[in-house]
Amino acid sequence: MMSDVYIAGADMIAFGRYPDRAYFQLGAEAALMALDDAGLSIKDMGAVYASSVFNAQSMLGQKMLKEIGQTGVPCINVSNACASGATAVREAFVAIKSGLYDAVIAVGAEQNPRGMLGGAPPFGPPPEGLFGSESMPAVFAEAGMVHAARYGTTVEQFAQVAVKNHHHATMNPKAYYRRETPLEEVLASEIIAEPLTKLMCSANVDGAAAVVLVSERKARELGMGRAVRIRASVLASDPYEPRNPEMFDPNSVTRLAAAQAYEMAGLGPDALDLVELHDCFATAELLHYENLGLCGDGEAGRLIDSGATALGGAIPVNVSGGLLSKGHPIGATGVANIVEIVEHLRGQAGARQVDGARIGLAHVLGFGAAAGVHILEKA
Ligand SMILES: CC(=O)SCCNC(=O)CCNC(=O)[C@H](O)C(C)(C)COP(=O)(O)OP(=O)(O)OC[C@H]1O[C@@H](n2cnc3c(N)ncnc32)[C@H](O)[C@@H]1OP(=O)(O)O
Repeated sequence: MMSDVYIAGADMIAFGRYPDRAYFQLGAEAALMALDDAGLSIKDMGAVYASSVFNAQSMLGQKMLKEIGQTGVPCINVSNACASGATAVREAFVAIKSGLYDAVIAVGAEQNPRGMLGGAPPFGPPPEGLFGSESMPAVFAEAGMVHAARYGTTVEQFAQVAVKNHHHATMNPKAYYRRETPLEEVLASEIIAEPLTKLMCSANVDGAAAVVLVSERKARELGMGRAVRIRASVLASDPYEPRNPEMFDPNSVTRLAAAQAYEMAGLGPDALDLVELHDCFATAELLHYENLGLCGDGEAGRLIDSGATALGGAIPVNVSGGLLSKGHPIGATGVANIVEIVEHLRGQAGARQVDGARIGLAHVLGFGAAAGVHILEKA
């Protein structure tokens, strides 16, 4: 029988600007933190899965091991746009599930470029038929406009995502932007791509995060007290569909991944206590409420208005501050979203703790396209 897979260690460095340090040094620090959290050493790891996008050609895993101990184990470097971190964790999950290893580590690390991304590798140009735009803000602005045209979603409802997530970030010492941004400030900040203002765009920061995955046998040996079970680990690419620009939904890959994840976990969105989803832009968060089944199609605007997705609401979303305020170091983001869920399931999230959290979902979307969904449960 295949083993269940558990997270025994999880941690991340504070997201920010690290001009004097290399991406692999950031990754090494996060890896040591997660190993320490698990009570294990790099010598216990059967394999290393390392995720990066802008540093993807440069053997992140091997360079990281030079910092913390070269043990000769397989080192798998992955790059899958903004879903890279989830891809590393999913490959680590498959390795434990297969019975090949008892313990492995997945690490994401990135030093992001500054300014607007897109139109050049690794993002663009977009695959033929996807919108007409090459910049990431424009792509997600257009997706928001399509939603607004179909369902009457307002600019204020999109902006409220930024207000909420910046508020959450004030309670997260590892988030980069930790100050309140009232609605008027969000709406008044520089227009990047209508309806997105600067404060509705994810922050380009550096960062690293890591998780240690173990078999059930190893989890029992370490003690189940702090273990988190991975009930679903799913990665999807775009399903084929004839492209119709007016009907095009850039996030359909998330729907596919979510459906598979709910099936694997044997539960539905109603069972979730919290969600960390890919709010690369404020518009994206509302679209993903619907893509992940947190509400019906066209209801996302009303969901944010209701306060349900704020801390203290029925289904808190992006309590970490999200990519909008915690930051979006691309290759690290998918791992960091999982680290956030683990902290809540263990009751270690401090002021932003979601009370009584037992089941959480972490999601990322890589434009172009890949989506990763992990459903985690307190063991
Ligand atoms: C599928 C996907 O994930 S695609 C997403 C991939 N990622 C992206 O596309 C990145 C999106 N973000 C951007 O393109 C850029 O951040 C932009 C264009 C919005 C802004 O870029 P710039 O004009 O260079 O802004 P810059 O980063 O210098 O910030 C200027 C100031 O604005 C403020 N600011 C910028 N973004 C934010 C934010 N999200 N929250 C709070 N304050 C912010 C800060 O005060 C910042 O100063 P600081 O850097 O000293 O902290």
